[in-house]
Order: sequence, then C-alpha cells, then structure tokens
Amino acid sequence: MIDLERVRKSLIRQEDSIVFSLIERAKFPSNSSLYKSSEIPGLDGSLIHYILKETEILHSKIGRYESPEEHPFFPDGLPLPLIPTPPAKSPEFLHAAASAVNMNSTIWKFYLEELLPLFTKEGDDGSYACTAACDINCLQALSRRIHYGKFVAEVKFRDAPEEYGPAIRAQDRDALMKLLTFTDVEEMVKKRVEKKAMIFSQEVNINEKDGDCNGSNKQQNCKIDASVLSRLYGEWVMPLTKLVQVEYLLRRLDK
Ligand SMILES: C=C(O[C@@H]1C=C(C(=O)O)C=C[C@H]1O)C(=O)O
Repeated sequence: MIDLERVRKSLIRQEDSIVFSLIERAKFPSNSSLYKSSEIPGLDGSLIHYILKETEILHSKIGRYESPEEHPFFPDGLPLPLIPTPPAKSPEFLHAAASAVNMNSTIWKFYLEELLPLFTKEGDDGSYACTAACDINCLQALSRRIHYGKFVAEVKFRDAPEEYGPAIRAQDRDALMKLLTFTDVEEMVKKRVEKKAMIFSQEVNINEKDGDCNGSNKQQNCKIDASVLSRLYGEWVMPLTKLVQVEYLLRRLDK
C-alpha cells in the first residue's frame, strides 16, 4: 500500500542519488563547450542535447518510459519499446492524466543555466563525454524526484478527497498549493540535504581525524559546497515538485 510515509521515504532516498550525482559532476570543470550550439556536421544543437536525445531513444526502446516514475526530456518521436511490457499486477496507482504532466523543459533550463554555474569550477578539460554522462545522471535524478510529486499528490488526494475535491472542481491553483504545502517538512528537507552533502563530501581517513569538511579543512576536503544543495531544494526541487502536484491534481477528476 502506498501511503504518505512510504512516498516521503522514497523522496528521502532520492536525496542520496541527487547529492551523489552532483558530487560526481563536480569532479569536472564547467566544460561550457558541451552546452553551446555545436559545429559538428549532422549535429543539430548542443552536444549535451544530442547525447541526451540519443540516450533517450535507446532507453525508450528498452521500455524505460513505460514506468510512471520516468519522464523523457525529448518526448517527441521516441520509438516504441522493443520488449513488450508485462501486464500490470495491480491497477495503476496514478490517474491516467498523469502522463500529461512533464516539467522537464523547466528542469533542463534551470540545471544548465542556473545550477551548473553554482557548483562547477570555470574551465575546460575536454572530457565532454564523461561530463555529459554525469549531467544526464543529475538531470534524470532531478526529474525523477520532481515528478514523484504525482505520487505525493495522489496519496494526499486519497487521504482527504473531501478537502481536495472542491478546490479541484473550482480549478483553484492557489487553494491546492495551500492544501499540499507543509512548510515545516520543507525546512527539514533543506537542512537534511545540506547535511547529507556535507557528510557525503568528506574524505574518509582511517588513521586521521582531519577528514571532515568543516572548519579549516572546508576548502581542501569538500567535494561540493553543501549550501548549494539546500538552495537547489529551496529554489527549484521543492517548488517544482509542488507544481507537479498542483498540475496533477487539477486533472485528477477528469473523466
Ligand atoms: C512532498 C511533499 O509535499 C510538499 C513538497 C515537499 C517536497 O518537495 O519535499 C515537502 C513538503 C510539502 O510542502 C510532502 O508533503 O512530503
């Protein structure tokens, strides 16, 4: 049975994936050529755009987007899965309108334009393929987390249909946003991701005590500035998760 506790546990576990994926990307400098319009013949757009698009074509063939937790960044014209999807064991948890909600174009934009400059050092080491692989992990982890809002919304709706129903019928976004917001939970999430980033960033030394990421060792030992994580969650991840919740709920009573 999916309930709010289980959904929140999944969100907590997904924080680990997000923190680790950012730490991995921070190993490389900004490598900005990867994101500029490429002059390579046959390549229409940037190299990162090409690599992610081709990755999604392959992932679509192997059925990745059949899962309600996965969302492509470039959904147009994706091939059908080669492997037939086995029939579902239980009825779909989400309402059918869930597939209409995809925030990936916003995620793509904030990741490339605002987030990357906050945690990568200026520079170009030419390792574009490895950098792109890290970017794709970050983008997919963020997308999965933000779109998980559909599950959060479904659980909240099932727990209190009498509260959500009138706001949905009135198509009242503000009322829905108010109903699904828990500011105390959000404050706790921001603190926890910052702490995770600090812990996961540490150098682990068996014999010395100086591996931490605080005080005078901060600059040498930290793999990522932990405050970026709290900012990422406060400015983008949680607001977008809530937007996914609202968009989903607005369609929740569609026939
Ligand atoms: C996800 C939830 O809904 C909202 C969004 C949150 C988030 O994205 O982490 C946190 C609290 C709520 O304001 C929740 O209630 O857990």
